[in-house]
Amino acid sequence: MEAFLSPKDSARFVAESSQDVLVEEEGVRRVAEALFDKVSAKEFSLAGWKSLHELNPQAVSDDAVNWVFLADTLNFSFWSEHEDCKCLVKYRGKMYSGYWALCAAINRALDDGIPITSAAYYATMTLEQVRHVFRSDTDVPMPLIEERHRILKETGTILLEKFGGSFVTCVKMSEKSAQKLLRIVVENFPSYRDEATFKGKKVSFYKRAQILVADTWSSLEGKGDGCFSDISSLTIFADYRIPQVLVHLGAMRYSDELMRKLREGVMFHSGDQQEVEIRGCSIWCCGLICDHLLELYKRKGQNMSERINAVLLDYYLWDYARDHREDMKEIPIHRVRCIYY
Ligand SMILES: Nc1nc2c(c(CN[C@H]3C=C[C@H](O)[C@@H]3O)cn2[C@@H]2O[C@H](COP(=O)(O)O)[C@@H](O)[C@H]2O)c(=O)[nH]1
Repeated sequence: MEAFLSPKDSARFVAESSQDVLVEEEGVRRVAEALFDKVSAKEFSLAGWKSLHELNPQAVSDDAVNWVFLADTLNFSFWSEHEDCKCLVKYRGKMYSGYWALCAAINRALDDGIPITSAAYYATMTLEQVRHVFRSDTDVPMPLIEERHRILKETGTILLEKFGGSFVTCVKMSEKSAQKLLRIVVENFPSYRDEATFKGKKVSFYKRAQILVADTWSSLEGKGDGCFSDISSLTIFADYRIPQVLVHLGAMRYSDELMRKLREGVMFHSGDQQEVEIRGCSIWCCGLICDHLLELYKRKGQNMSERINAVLLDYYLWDYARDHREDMKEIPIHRVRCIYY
């Protein structure tokens, strides 16, 4: 059977033949120049994963790795039809939305004594228990709750049967290779197979699998089993926020026809040509931004390959998108209901 192109090769192939999404070389250069002084900031650092995000586990531990595995197994489709009518989770006096609502619900459950990060528990949860753990504090539930229940059962059962119930086993099997861990995840956990066919070729983006490797790296602070020698081989994670911020910053552009559909709130399906173009061009665009950033430092005699990679660029841009919602409201996200991002 023909293998899937890697996310990087998929992105190159999509960007080369994309019709409705364009990577703007001049915009890429401008973004890289604008980020030049940000590289040394905590927002662009591995340490920022903990220091900037109170809901992320702060310890270096097996529990933290299994927390990451649960969070990234459910890390998809938080967008709501109406911005003012969405799932919110209140945790320790603060309201959280989107991805952070998921994390708040996980921590709320743990505080309530529910072992939600244990595969032995989530592999056998009833739908009602899943609804309770991930309940919203508004009357808008978290999207795709039935799918989340199915995926918890599937993923927990596999983790128990093949890996002793802990994602730490997978991390150790990867022998400090990000690509090997990515392969272990995609080969063993079906819900992570974020793949499509584009113009006759099998392409992959592996958004949740790649962010799982990245978050594991961050949670382990890039040390010990998490000292991935090839962490720079990962791409950014093609979700629905990164494309929005790239268009907002002028590094990427949509055709008039695509922009009209996005503004109308047209629902896309995972694997549609325009959806694949948005995701593939986002990955390719960010790869070019990384390359240009590295080049700018190289011209100053500095090798920044340890401080600049797609993971840290992604984290920076995603957090930037979260903090600049209002400025970006003219750029619609692309709407897909799926389990991949
Ligand atoms: N590319 C990229 N996509 C990311 C993340 C994260 C969370 N990662 C955090 C954890 C550690 C890091 O420090 C990050 O702060 C979630 N998502 C995706 O966004 C969407 C949710 O958006 P909203 O509805 O606004 O919450 C949804 O597709 C979700 O899968 C990321 O980092 N990069």
